[in-house]
Amino acid sequence: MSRIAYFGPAGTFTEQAARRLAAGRELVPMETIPAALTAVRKGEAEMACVPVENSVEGPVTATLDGLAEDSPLVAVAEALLPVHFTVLTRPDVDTIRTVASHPHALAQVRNWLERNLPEATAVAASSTAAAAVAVCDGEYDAAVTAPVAAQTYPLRVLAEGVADVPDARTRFLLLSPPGPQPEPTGADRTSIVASTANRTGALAELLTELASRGINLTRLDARPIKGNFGFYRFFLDFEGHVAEARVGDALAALKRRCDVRFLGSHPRADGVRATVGATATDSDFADATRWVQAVRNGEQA
Ligand SMILES: O=C(O)C(=O)C[C@]1(C(=O)O)C=C[C@@H](O)C=C1
Repeated sequence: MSRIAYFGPAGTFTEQAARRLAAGRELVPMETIPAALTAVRKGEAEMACVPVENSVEGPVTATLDGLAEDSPLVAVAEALLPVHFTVLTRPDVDTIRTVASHPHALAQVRNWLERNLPEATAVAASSTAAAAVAVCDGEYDAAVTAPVAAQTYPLRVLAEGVADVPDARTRFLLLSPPGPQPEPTGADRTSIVASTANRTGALAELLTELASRGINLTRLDARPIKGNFGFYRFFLDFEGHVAEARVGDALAALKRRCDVRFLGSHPRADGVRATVGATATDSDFADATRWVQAVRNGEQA
């Protein structure tokens, strides 16, 4: 059976996403996001499931940095999970002095903690489930976890449905080594990382290549190129599939301008169909290509 590495341990939100994206496969928990990616790069797992962005806290930087460096991986599927938390403690604890969780989770319950556990010190853990393990081990008094962790660990539920922002969501990717792309569906997302020269207008030029081909951007993040202060990589997600003419044409234009790493084209979890700019459909591109060929052949009408 194929192995899917996921950002664990058992009981993370990522485990739930992996169950949805890779049902029936063997799920292997990894302590960190880089470890999950490395398992795929070393051939120890076929694919990896990791979080990529949260609607409150934004990008999961370990995932972005891990995708920009080392051998390429591509996203073949995504899942979008609603995020509300359960606060767990040991049955023997009566005063909560420390509360641990993943930094993304702590940021999403900051107001709740101020109101309900004002005396408690928040401590960063490697994941929500790692915080639950640390509470079991007596390291901390409480953990902010995924609801499923209440079934995974022998802890007492202090609060449920905790979220400062209602309707918060996290998006997760299923990543594999480069290979055949999932078929286009009309509701796809393409992701790239682009490293431009540091000069006036370089980013604007990249964005114009997309805009002028009628491509709608869905995310733009910048991450520093480590060891080179002031230099950045840009992570771009946009609507459409590499198999579509406007996307292929835009990627070729970007490649001429800068260093581009393709991070995959896959169906969107929310099923939102791509808005295709006027004159940017596949048949518009095919007509234009035929016309150029006719000109070259001296056949222009
Ligand atoms: O720690 C977990 O449970 C995770 O799956 C990670 C993660 C994240 O990186 O954003 C996933 C969803 C929540 O937003 C909080 C934490």
